[in-house]
Amino acid sequence: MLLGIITLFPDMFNAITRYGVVGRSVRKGGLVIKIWNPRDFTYDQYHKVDDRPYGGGVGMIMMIQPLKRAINQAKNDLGCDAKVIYLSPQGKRLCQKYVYDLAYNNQALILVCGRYQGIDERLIKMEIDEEWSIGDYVLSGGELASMVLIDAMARVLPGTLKNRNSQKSDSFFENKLDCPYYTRPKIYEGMQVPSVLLSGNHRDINKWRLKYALGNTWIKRPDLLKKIQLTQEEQLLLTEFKNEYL
Ligand SMILES: CCN(CC)Cc1ccc(CNC(=O)c2csc3nc[nH]c(=O)c23)cc1
Repeated sequence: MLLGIITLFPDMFNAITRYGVVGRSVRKGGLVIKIWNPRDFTYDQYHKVDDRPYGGGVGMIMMIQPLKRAINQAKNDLGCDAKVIYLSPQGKRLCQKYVYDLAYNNQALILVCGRYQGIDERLIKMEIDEEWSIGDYVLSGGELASMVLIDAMARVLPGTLKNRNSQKSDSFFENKLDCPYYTRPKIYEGMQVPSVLLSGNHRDINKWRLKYALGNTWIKRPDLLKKIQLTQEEQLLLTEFKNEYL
């Protein structure tokens, strides 16, 4: 997948291009990330990229021209059918199913990261195909949101995660939270690991994990439970969990 990033802070993206599954995917070439800085597309001596908003108000707005030139350069380099996404507080709220859609339905994406109070509306009208937000809280710019999107897409792209089932087990893939996990030591300050996990009986272990994933979801994110149709077995397990819990 080809990713073009338009940002005033290119170095921020070292945080994902150098580490972890994204870093590996970039090194292996599964993910190609190219970055353009609008400041490099200014011709005035101060390399101006922002200006005061017409009509007054706090903060500054990113100007059209440097962004437009940077986006055009990215389109030329990545191919003109690249979809242009603007990360913005006004955007559609990102969740796992949209991560899949974006990762699987686009050969190339250009991610425009805003700073200050945002960008000139005319640039949005002219150049932006889709606006996306990562949640209802206020960040300082679009860079962290872009990195969240890139990390989530990299995990679902073929060849990124070693064992495919870890993607399958990414619980948001099935609208369920994870079950509890344990590792050595077997006993810590008197607290034991549930014995079924030490039994080696994988049928019982999977059953226990499904029961506690459902129980966890019922306790911590009941809203997710409303979205899924539980199987007969899952309903039984959840009832068992509730009876033990209450
Ligand atoms: C809340 C929007 N605006 C109110 C006047 C101001 C504003 C705040 C923060 C920003 C910078 N944020 C992003 O660029 C951003 C890009 S994606 C995103 N997702 C969640 N929250 C976010 O703040 C963002 C831009 C405008």
